[in-house]
Amino acid sequence: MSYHTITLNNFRNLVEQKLEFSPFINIIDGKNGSGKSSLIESLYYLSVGKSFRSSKLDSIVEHNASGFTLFSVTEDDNRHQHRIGITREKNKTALIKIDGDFIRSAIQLASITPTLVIEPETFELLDGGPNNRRRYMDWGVFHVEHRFSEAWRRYTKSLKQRNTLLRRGRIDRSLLAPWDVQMVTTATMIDTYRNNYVISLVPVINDILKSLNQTMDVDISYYRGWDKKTDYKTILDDSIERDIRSGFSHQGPHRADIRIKVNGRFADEVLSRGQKKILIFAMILAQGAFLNRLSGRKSVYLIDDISAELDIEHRRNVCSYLEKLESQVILTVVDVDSVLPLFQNDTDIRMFHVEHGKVSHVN
Ligand SMILES: Nc1ncnc2c1ncn2[C@@H]1O[C@H](COP(=O)(O)OP(=O)(O)OP(=O)(O)O)[C@@H](O)[C@H]1O
Repeated sequence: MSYHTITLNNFRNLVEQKLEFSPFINIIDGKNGSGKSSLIESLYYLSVGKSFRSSKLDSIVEHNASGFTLFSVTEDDNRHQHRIGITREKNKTALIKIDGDFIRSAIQLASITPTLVIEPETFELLDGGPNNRRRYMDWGVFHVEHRFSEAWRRYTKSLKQRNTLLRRGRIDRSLLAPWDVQMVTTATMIDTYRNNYVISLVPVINDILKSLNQTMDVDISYYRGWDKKTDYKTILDDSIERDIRSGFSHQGPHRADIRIKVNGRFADEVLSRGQKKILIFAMILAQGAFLNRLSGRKSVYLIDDISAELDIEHRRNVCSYLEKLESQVILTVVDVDSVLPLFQNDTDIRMFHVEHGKVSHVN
């Protein structure tokens, strides 16, 4: 898919904006604080109904406005156009429309717009907590395994009910039983989907690292959230006293994680910042490549501050990989000359310049 046009109103410092994108490479340049990340953030918001920077609505709505509006015309892989609109007023829930109809869950939005983002906080994938890595893994599982979101919805609902009961302290164990049954069924499904995804993704990451001229050999070990030798029913039964004392369920898919090794050593411990960035590029690009291989679908790549941490050689490798994808790439840079000469002359590149929240198309 690709974003054809977007119209923004009062999204951070972007007061009123209408832009038409290239289905291939789009370069957005501007000084620090001009509004480049806000533009990337607005596109991400259009793809999943939330921000990657803040969950606080007040920080997203333009300071003097009461709400924001985003509207896009997107083209799917069959070249059908869809109209997506999101309106969010302060103190109200977001209203999302696809092709004129209100949708109840942002899941519908996410499923039609596979969008991958690389922004400064994506570094947390290696160095941060397991939440980031679960989000990474689940982006892929969500798009390649259509039963995942329903299994996850049922699992988290049962987990919430179980935790509510646990917090009551002295409880009738029979009350927990139906939630435990539901958790066991759905946890097993989630575990299988995640495990299959990680196993399939690793060779794709290694292929991409090779095309980026890297000598890294990546291996990912997947932790399912409970001991791999014990079934989940036994885990829930055995940990009940501890769970009651703490008021929450200690183990399960909500505690899953992945550990990333490069050439046999943990990536977060041995790689330089530039090497980490390349690895993260490869990990994210692999998700789009794998989805494409499996279903023919094309993702949109949003890349905020592509040049940071990368020397010219790495930038050249990344840019030529992005060019070969023939997918929509929307990237930001402080200095356009740091990337523009790295693309071929015949690629459909559209350039935009941002200044004080005003985005203009550059010929
Ligand atoms: N809700 C808001 N209303 C108005 N302005 C805002 C809001 N939130 C952030 N800003 C301002 O918008 C400007 C643009 O921020 P943004 O992060 O998009 O800049 P940027 O071009 O990506 O900068 P950098 O290159 O430093 O990352 C900043 O000056 C920021 O303070």
